[in-house]
Amino acid sequence: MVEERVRMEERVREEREEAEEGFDGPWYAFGPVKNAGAAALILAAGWAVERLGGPAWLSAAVYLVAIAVGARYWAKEGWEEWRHEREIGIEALMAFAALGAIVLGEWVEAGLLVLLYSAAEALEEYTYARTRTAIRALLKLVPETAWRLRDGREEQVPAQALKPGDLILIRPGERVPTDAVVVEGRSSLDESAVTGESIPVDKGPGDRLFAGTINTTGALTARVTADFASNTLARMIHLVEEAQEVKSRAQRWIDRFGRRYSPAVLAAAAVLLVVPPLLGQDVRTWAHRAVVLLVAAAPCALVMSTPVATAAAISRAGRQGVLIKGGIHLEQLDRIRVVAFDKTGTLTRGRPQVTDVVPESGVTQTELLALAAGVERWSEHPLARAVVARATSEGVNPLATSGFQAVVGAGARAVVGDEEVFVASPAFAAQLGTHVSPALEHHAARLQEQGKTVILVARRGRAVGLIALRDQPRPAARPAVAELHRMGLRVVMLTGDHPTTAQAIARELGIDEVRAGLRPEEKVAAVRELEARYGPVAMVGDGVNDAPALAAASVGIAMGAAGSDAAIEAAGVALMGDDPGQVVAAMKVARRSQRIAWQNIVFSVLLLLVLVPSALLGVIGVASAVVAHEVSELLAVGNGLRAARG
Ligand SMILES: Nc1ncnc2c1ncn2[C@@H]1O[C@H](COP(=O)(O)OP(=O)(O)OP(=O)(O)O)[C@@H](O)[C@H]1O
Ligand SMILES: [Cu+]
Repeated sequence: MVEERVRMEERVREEREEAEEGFDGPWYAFGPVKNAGAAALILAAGWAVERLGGPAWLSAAVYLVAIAVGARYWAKEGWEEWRHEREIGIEALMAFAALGAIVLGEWVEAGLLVLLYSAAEALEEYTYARTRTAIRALLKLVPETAWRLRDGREEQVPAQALKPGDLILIRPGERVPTDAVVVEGRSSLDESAVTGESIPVDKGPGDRLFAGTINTTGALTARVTADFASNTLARMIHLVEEAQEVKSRAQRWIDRFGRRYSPAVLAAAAVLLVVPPLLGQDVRTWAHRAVVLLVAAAPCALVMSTPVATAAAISRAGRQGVLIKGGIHLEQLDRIRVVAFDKTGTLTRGRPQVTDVVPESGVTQTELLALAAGVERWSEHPLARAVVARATSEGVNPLATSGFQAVVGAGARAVVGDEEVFVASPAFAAQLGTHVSPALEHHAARLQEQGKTVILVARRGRAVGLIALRDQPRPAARPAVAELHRMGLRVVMLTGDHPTTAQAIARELGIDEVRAGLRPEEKVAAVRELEARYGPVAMVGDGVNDAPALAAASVGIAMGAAGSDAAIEAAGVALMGDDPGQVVAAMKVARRSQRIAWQNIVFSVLLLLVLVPSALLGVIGVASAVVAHEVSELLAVGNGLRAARG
């Protein structure tokens, strides 16, 4: 029975705390703030009674009430901490200090201590809660109502009522109410709310729409794919809020330090109370100093050094379409020396197009395309789809094939009649001992120097021609690489493509180093090797094909993560959009937040180094210790908020 009650109480306590953490109302409605306000009024009343010459017992009684009210929130917290975790925290230090001041008859000091502490605490909790919920502002981007199509008629319904499978109409200028897939119509969408990219994206049938994005030019009919609570925007907000809970390493260290430090301060105060009087010193003087020490040595500012900066940075990044999944990743990003990019789909668009079809003598272009498309039509690879698309656009019928087999990172093969045909990288063809004419090899080398990917089509062990494809670099890639260089980072490209092709593209983008011809599992080894040589590596990829490489890096950054849970899962940082510039944004937010966190740590440690000796020497009193202490804490919080700007 008793146990059950305890558990119930604990649940209630946790729920209350959670409710507070999620606070997003105005400051004066925040519970602890109201409480501190009430305590201030009562304290003022006590002081008035004293000033107006009221009886001492009356002013003492009023002060006592003020102290009780002011201490309500935090004293309970301190007590719970002791009861459940046997921990002496800052609250315990403050409670003992207040008690000591009361015993010494320093009523005003005791009241001031409790009041300032609860006011600073309330302000800080409020700021922290607001920072953590700032990301919810994004939800306001989702319209309240939507146009649902039923039996050819349209009806206005609350956006919350939409279910997967519903058909909706989105007119130009309207926002998308929830995730959906376009069924009819074409338009340009401003997706900056989700991806942070300001350039509108053209969409047509089959393309995905995200909640909160703006339909700019044309009317769209779309089929809902996710209800309100589970759409991309809602999940993004949830992820950001979760991420803010993930502590950085510095924060964990501070927490551990605090657990040992606070009891030590309490012990030191006890020593001050006992030892000097035993040596014949004045009891009152040293009791007073013990009280001052409790306040002066409390590590409030230190404790607040990183959480606000971290939460503010993660929120800020989230609003730009960059999901940083916890303080630890901010810390890691700050340490990065190398940024490794996967080539296809990351630095390039990932939509290769056939540029050249070069048959061997005696073979026609049509025959070559028919053969290649016959193999590739079974494949999901972007190169394969480009080959099939080219055949289709030229009206070439793919040959009938059977027994398709994909060789990961190398090519594909199938059987035509009784002959084996394969379409593969030149490296793989060489491995198979394929005969390639010198003319064709020469041609291949020339195309590769232009940054084109060359694949060979071979039949019965002889190359019958080659197909060259080109994947356009993303326009934002070059400026992003330049910016990363300016930040002092090394930029590396990892790819399964041919070294010559890769080099040509790397040159175009200004990339320092290329690792080409890598099979997917070799990318992991390449990341490890870069890490050993230069230091921590951030690996940027699509998060689907290269999940192992992302996991192997100090920080895995998945690009194009909107609508792909796997990509978000795989990485420490998920970029909702396809913009390599977001990597720069993530790095900048991380560096700024870490710089601010360290400023706070240094500042609060220096402050302790000044306040503690002052307390011991009796240079400061209770009131000045309290003021110095709380002001420094608020400075740390205010500084932390700057991580959301810049
Ligand atoms: N279906 C295929 N048809 C033709 N060639 C293929 C096929 N699959 C793989 N290849 C060859 O293998 C090479 C490496 O393929 P892989 O899928 O590992 O790299 P990628 O995804 O194209 O590039 P990146 O490593 O930059 O992401 C390709 O450049 C191509 O030459
Ligand atoms: Cu404090």
